[in-house]
Amino acid sequence: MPELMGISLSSTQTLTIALLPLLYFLVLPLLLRILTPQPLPGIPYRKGRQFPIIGDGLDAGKWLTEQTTITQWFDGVIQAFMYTGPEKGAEWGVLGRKGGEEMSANEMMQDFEKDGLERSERWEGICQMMFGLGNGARQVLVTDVHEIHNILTKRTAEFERADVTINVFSGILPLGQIALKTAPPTSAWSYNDIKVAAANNLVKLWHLKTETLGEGQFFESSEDLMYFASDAITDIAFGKGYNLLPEYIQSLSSASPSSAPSSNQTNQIVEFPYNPNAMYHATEGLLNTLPLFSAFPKFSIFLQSLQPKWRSDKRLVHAFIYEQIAEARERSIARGDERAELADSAIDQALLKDGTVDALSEPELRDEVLLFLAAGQETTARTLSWGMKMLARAPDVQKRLKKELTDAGLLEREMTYHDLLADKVPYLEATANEILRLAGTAAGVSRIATRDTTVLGKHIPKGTTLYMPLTLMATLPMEDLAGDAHAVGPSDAKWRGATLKQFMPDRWLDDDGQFDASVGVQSLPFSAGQRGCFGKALAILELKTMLAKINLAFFLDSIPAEHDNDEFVEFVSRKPKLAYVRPVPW
Ligand code: HEM
Repeated sequence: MPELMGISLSSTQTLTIALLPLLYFLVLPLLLRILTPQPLPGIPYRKGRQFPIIGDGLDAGKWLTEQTTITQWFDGVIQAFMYTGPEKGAEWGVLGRKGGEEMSANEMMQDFEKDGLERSERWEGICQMMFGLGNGARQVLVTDVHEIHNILTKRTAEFERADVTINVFSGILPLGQIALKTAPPTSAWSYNDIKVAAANNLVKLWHLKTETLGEGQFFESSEDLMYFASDAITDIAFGKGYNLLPEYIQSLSSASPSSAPSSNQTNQIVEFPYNPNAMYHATEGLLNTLPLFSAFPKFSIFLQSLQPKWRSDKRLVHAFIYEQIAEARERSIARGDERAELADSAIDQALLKDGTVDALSEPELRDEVLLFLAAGQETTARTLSWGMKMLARAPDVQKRLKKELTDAGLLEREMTYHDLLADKVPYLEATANEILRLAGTAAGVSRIATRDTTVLGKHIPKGTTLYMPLTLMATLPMEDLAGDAHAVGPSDAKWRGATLKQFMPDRWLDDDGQFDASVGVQSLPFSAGQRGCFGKALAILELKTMLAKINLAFFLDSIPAEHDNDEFVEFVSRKPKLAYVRPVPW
């Protein structure tokens, strides 16, 4: 029997020892190479990817510990390559060091807030990062506006909904459109109705609140705007809102003087306690578990599904939706031939016998309607929260808007869908579009390559994920974003350089004061094309309705600087950390 250092070995042990060098020098490096994503040739990448297997993950993790968000990290990497060139860009953000100096993530990001930065001559509108295992972990980041329009609207056979998005939504709404690869549209829902009830309720609530505000006092607005968006979208989806604002108004009106909010001068922030109903809690409870920032979304949802609370929230929400579908079926039968004209909720419309949606099964219908809430509630509310901040900082915009709406006669009578069309109230349309441009509601969108192809002349293998930074694009000069000199933006000075970071509804108006959508090519808050936002028309209508109602009722007074900044937390959309309002009746 062979011996090693005096120990006798069996033949299996001898073989294992003989194979160890092979394992160490050949198999392990090969495995590591297969697992570590390899950069695509010709596309700049960060040196951070030198970490085996996790690639850029370690740096991104460090970045996140400073409480910035992963999409800001993406924006930072893009700007590093764009403004400092490939060599320095590759160094940027490597574990907090830049050019050998220690820097915090926030300090690094501030580099790009400066005006007058010069685009690197070698920026080609494209860079890449690598997160996780294998080449499937490669993310290519594209900023050229024309190429992005092409990818989203024309090259849909080559680029479809990315797995990263599907994995996030499939745990909660596996049959919802957002969790499906590109397929023929399943729905034929349309909106041309205006829902003013929820908007009127928010104005009523704020009137009640302002009555108790003392000099210089203000209150938090983002939850109120969530209740508005929730009431509006549930009304649109089911024809029956969650009724949060009416309940809130009722609870405030009936509050005894002792439980009313205090209005003492030392406390500027006034709180109005309210506990929304069980349906809202259950829906929020469920939607808040979307694994948006998880490295393993399916596993995260599996863990969630073991929680009794998650299961009971899901049961409650599903039961409510099935109940609404059953009621809608009864309404549909009762309406008979007239049903098309009378159907005004999404469920009602979905049940119409118009050939396309009739084929939806009950669970498909359930997930489509739940998707309304997942995609249409937080997005609308957060956009409005940003809108309140922008307006409070721009008194002239508020005054001009008030004049336009008053001249249109909307102070005297209830507004209709037609009153809010762009040609009737162009400044309102411009203000809504400007808020959408700057709110950064959706930081970016992803697509996956369905075949080997090229983007900006670079080879993109099948299975590569593309990320398009919508929010960043909306605030950088077109020529900086472009892959080459071909992409020039509108020649108008209002769409150039430093002004792009400012709130200027005027930029959307032509010389005759008419709204001109064609100028905002780099502003794609709803993405674009077949898989762009399904609720875009509805969302714009909701925003315009709410902005008009608030503006006609209140002047939004400015909030002291220490209670107003641009910091945000990110979930489905970017929510301002500080969202105080001080509405003052005109
Ligand atoms: C300000 C409000 C909103 C913003 C900024 C917004 C933005 C977006 C964005 C960026 C996408 C991704 C599109 C893509 O991957 O290319 C999307 C998808 C979607 N949105 Fe919205 N959205 C808003 C409101 C709404 C509303 C009110 C609804 C209500 C129905 C809605 C329903 C959807 C649906 C169903 C999808 C998935 C479409 C598909 O998979 O084909 N959104 N939205």
